[in-house]
Amino acid sequence: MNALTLEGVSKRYGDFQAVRDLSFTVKKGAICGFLGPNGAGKTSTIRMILGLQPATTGSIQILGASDGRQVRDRIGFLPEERGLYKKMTPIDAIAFFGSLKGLPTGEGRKRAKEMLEAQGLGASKNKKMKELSKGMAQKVQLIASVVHRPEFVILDEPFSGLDPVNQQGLETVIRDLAANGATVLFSTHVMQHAERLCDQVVLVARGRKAFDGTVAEARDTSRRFLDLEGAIAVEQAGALPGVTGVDVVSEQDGVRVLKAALAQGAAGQDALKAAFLTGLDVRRFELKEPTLHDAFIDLTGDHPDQDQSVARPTNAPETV
Ligand SMILES: Nc1ncnc2c1ncn2[C@@H]1O[C@H](COP(=O)(O)OP(=O)(O)OP(=O)(O)O)[C@@H](O)[C@H]1O
Repeated sequence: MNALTLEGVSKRYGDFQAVRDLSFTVKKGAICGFLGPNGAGKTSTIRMILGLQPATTGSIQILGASDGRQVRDRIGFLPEERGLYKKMTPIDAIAFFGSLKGLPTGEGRKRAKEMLEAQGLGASKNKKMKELSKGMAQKVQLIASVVHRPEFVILDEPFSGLDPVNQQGLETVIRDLAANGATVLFSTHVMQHAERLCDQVVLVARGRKAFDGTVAEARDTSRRFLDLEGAIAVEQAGALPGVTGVDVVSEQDGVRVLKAALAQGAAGQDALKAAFLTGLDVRRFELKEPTLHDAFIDLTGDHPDQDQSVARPTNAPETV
C-alpha cells in the first residue's frame, strides 16, 4: 500500500520552474531518501506534500488524503529551518508541539521525558532551549516532530548541523521509526546516510526526477572501474574483455596507473584473468564497485556533499 503518491507534480515561482513533472510513490513503512543537489527542488516538493504550498500542476496523495493539511495530525515534520522558542524547556517545547497535533499535554510531557532520556538529553530536559548546543536543540526539535507518533515522518535535511556521533544517533532514530511502522521520507545531499538507511531513493536534479529505485539499483546505473598499475600500455588495457575506455592516472618510468571503465554487466575478474594470461605486467589490480555517491554524480552531473562522519576522524570532539 502506498503512503504517498505524486503524479505529474510541478511548482513554478513566477517565471522559475522549481519542480517539473515529478511522479513517484512511497510504500507504507518504507524509508525513502529524497536526494538531490542544492536547489534541486526537494524543499519545494516537501512543502507541497505537506500542503504548505499548492502544486502548480499535478496531484499528491498522502495517507489517503489529497491535501497534507487534512492529515496533519498523522504527519511529523522536521523543517530545514530549525528553531524552538528559546525560553521554553525541551520538555515544554516537545509537549507544546505534541499538543498542536492533538496529544494531551500530560502525555506529551511524559513521552518527552522518556525520549529525551533515550537520546542522552535527560540532564538538559529542564534547561532553557537557548542554553542547549545546536546539535542538542536539533535533537529536541526532532523529538518534538515525532512525539505524537506520526504515521508519516518527513525530515528536511535532518543530518545537517549534526556531528558524527549524533548523525549515527539520528540514523538509529529513523530506523526505529520505520521499525515501529512509520513511513519516513528524508531529504539529504549526503549520500552515505541514504546508502545505509533507505529502502528507496528518489533522486531529483534541476526539478526533474533523475532516478527512483533501490540503492542497489542506483549503484547499478553507475559505471564500474578497474584500477590497474604496472608497465602496461593503454592499448593493452583497452583490449581486455569488458573494458570500454582507459584513462592514464599517472605515469613514471614506464609504470602507469590506469583507470579502465567497464561495460555494463562486465565481470572485472574476466579482465584480470585475461591480463595474466596475456602476460601483462600487473602489479596492482582493484575493482571499484560504485557507491551511491558515484551514481549521484553520474545521474545528476553534480557532486554531493561528503558525509562529515566519514570525513572526520572518529575521535573528533562531540559538540553536544
Ligand atoms: N518561494 C520561492 N520563490 C522563488 N523561488 C524559490 C522559492 N522557493 C524556492 N525557490 C527556488 O526554487 C529552487 C528549488 O529550491 P528548493 O529549496 O526546493 O531546493 P532544495 O532541493 O530543497 O535545495 P537545498 O538542498 O539547497 O535546500 C531554487 O532555485 C530556489 O531558489
